[in-house]
Amino acid sequence: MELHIAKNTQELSENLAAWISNYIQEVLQDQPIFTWALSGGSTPKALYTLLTKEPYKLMIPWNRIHFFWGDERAVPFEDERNNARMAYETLLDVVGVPSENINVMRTDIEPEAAAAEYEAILKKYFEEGDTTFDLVLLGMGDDGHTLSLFPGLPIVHEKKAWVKAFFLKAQDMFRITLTAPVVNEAACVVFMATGSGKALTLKSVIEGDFDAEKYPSQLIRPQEGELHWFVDEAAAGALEM
Ligand SMILES: O=C1O[C@H](COP(=O)(O)O)[C@@H](O)[C@H](O)[C@H]1O
Repeated sequence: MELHIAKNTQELSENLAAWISNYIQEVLQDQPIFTWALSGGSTPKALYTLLTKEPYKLMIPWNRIHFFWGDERAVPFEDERNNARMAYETLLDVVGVPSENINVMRTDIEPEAAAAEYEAILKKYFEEGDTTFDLVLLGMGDDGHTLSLFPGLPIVHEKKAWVKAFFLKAQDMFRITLTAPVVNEAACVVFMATGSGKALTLKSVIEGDFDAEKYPSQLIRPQEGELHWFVDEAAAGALEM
C-alpha cells in the first residue's frame, strides 16, 4: 500500500489528477482502452472538475476510456444524490466522453435487475483478462464504508457475486454496488479520504486489526494490483506512520 498525504483537498486533487493522468497514458501505451470505475459521494468532485481543465482535458485521451461506477444510489438520474449524475455534471459531459463508453448502473429498472445487468456487462469486459478494471477510484465514509459496503451488513461477506443490490434501511433506499471480489481483481485501486471526520476511521482501517464487519474499507486488498491512499493532512491526523 502506498500512502500519499497532501495539505488539503485542493492539493490532494491536484496531485491525484496528475497521478491519474500519467497512469492512464502509461497504460494506454500497451492497450487500446482504459477501464475506470468512478466513485460517488462528495470527495471526488474537486478531482473530476480539475480533470476537465488543462492540461488534463487535452492530455487524457477521453475517447479511449470506458467508464463504470463503483456503486449507485437507486434514485432517479435527475436526483442530486445519484452518483452517475454527479460524474456526468462534473466530468463526463464537460470533456465529452462518447456515450457508448459510459456504463451506468441503471436506476430506471428494479435494483436487482440493474445489478444482474451490470454484472453481465462486467463479465463481458473482464472475464478473459487477468485483472478487472485498470483503475477503481474509491471514497471512504466517516463510518468506514466504501462502495456501498456498509458496516454490519451481509453485503460485506459477499464472496462470489461481482455486483449486488440491497435495501439500505438507514437511508431508505436501494443501493447497487460492486463487491470486494471484483474490486480486488483490479489492476489498481485508489482511495481518496479528506477531513478530520475520517481521521480515526482511517487510522483503524490502515493501522488497526482486521475487522471488515466494522470497517468494510479493509476488505479492499487488491490481489495482484496496486493500492494507493490519497489523503489530506486532516484525514491523516491520527496515523502513526
Ligand atoms: O454513499 C457514498 O459514500 C461514499 C463516501 O462518500 P463521501 O461523500 O464521504 O466522499 C462514496 O465513496 C460512495 O460512492 C457513495 O455512494
